[in-house]
Amino acid sequence: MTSTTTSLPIIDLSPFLSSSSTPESRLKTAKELVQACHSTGFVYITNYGISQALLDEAFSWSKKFYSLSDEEKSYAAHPPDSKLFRGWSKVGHEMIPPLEGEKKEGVMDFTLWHGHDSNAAQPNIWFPESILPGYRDFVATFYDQCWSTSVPILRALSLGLLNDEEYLLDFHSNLENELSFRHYPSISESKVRSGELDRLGAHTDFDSFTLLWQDENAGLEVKVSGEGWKSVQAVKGALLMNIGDILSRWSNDYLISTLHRVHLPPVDDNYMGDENVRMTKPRYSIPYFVVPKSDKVLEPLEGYFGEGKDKKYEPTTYSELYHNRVDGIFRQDAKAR
Ligand SMILES: O=C(O)CCC(=O)C(=O)O
Ligand SMILES: [Fe+2]
Repeated sequence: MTSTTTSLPIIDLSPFLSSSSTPESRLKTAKELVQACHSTGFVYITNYGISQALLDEAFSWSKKFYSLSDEEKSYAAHPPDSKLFRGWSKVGHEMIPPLEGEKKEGVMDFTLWHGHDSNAAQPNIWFPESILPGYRDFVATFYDQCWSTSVPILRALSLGLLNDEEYLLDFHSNLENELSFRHYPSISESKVRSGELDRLGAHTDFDSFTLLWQDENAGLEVKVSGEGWKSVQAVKGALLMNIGDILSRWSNDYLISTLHRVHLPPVDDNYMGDENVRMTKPRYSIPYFVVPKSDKVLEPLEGYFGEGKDKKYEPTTYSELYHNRVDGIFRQDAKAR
């Protein structure tokens, strides 16, 4: 059954980008953002400081990369024995570990991962400059821009949660976040409907929060409590932001890390081919995952436990949590479709 579309809260971030904003307007935005992250975990953000022209350029570089031959793309191939999110994963190389009740075989997903070039612990994998001159420079610029957008979001979350704009910011930096260019190739509608294949299996993100841009070929769905899977489409001028497991855990489950997947689009225009053998149109998306500094100790935030609320989680670090989580994502036995 095709899911219906859901409407998500829209937060105007401009008070956090303008130097002339008042403390009242910042607090109001911060409270609205935190409330949205508490109730739905997914929210649209407008006026966040990235131009449409830069986004168009990002999608255009992604399309240029995926138009290369497999041989050319392979220069940046994710090494089969690596657990780092770097390089290009061909179809079937990455799989979301099965979730109870949500398992789908044969997840289809092309991904190209990048981090910060100065992150020596997680080195980038670049193809030769001659293959796509200018690509590497663009990615560095765009990666920095994503961080520039994450800073006001961190400030807003921190102010809304703790009445302190700096607190969460101190736990994050530009060094360990991850940017990904994703390409979901055309796939048979009936095979997805029957459960034989899916595009990106149901999961929660494992970061503090994610920024996500998607093209017009819908497919993203979120699981809305009590309602089931609902489609979430791109809104021009807005980025989609969602809370990941880390901020959820950190806030003692006050903010929610919502289950989501990439499945079938609800819109006829997003398909091609004959009625009986309809195929989805190829889809592109760009997530940027904001993670805490790997060695900082994360303790449930003050005010979110006590007075009748249990402290549900022990102090830990992102690197400890991360190691358990990545097992099973990269497959050595990737099968082509
Ligand atoms: O491609 C999308 O729209 C969603 C991607 C996603 O959920 C992820 O990479 O974690
Ligand atoms: Fe995700």
